[in-house]
Amino acid sequence: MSAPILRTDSVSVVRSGRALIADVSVSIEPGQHWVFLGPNGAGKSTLLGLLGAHTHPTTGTVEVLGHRLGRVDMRALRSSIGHVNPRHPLDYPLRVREVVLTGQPGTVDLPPRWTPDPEHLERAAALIDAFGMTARAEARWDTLSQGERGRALIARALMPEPRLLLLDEPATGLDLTAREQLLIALDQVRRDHPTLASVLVTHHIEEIPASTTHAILLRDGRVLAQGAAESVLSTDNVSECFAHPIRITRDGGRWSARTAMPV
Ligand SMILES: Nc1ncnc2c1ncn2[C@@H]1O[C@H](COP(=O)(O)OP(=O)(O)OP(=O)(O)O)[C@@H](O)[C@H]1O
Repeated sequence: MSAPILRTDSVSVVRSGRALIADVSVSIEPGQHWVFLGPNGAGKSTLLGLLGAHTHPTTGTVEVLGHRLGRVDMRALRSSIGHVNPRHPLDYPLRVREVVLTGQPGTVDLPPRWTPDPEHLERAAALIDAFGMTARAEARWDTLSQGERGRALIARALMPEPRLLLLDEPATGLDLTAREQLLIALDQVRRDHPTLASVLVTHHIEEIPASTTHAILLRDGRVLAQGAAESVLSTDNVSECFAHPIRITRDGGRWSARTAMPV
């Protein structure tokens, strides 16, 4: 079996005397696509912050791409991870092509003395095309719709050919069409990069891509269930996780949730 892309062992993050996540152990292999699902405040973003080498655990160990956090330059490690943050903090209006190119140096703006190689330009153009953005490649960031931004940010994250892609609520604020286009694009990325591993955080079951292989349900910082998505995302587990009677159905690979009405 190949080495895991990510591994946590009994990891906890404590802030102001409170455990934001407690005793989380997970191992993520190449080709696996995980969803972290749970209600507001469950600890999903805190866990993603550890996996993205943004924070250190209070107790337990985290290994990202074979490196133990605490023994490695976190900045260097972060440059090998594709991180999609829908609240991308872009200060001035770069064009789509430029935003995608910033994925190579891993910066928000284009670095002053950085010139992309021809292969970077070619790769950016191919990714822009793969996400259906060629007609908008020269459009300024502030003129893009939320959906266009979402797709451009995934293209940006894929620029350095990462082995790991982290997506923090990528469908937030998208209308139905934009959400569906984003999920289809994600399924395609996963097909095109069979050894890529990914983690997507959401609190909406309808935002889970069909290509998801594994799931963790989090509540109050603890793992309620983890493993193959098919069995973890069950009516009983999700109802317990959200403390509400929910019926889960799966159709065409996608999941949906509605309140379970008493019969
Ligand atoms: N630095 C901090 N100090 C204290 N509490 C914090 C800190 N950061 C986050 N929290 C709290 O930790 C809990 C978990 O937060 P986290 O953002 O990980 O949850 P989440 O599952 O991603 O929630 P959401 O779905 O609302 O984004 C929340 O109650 C949050 O208020």
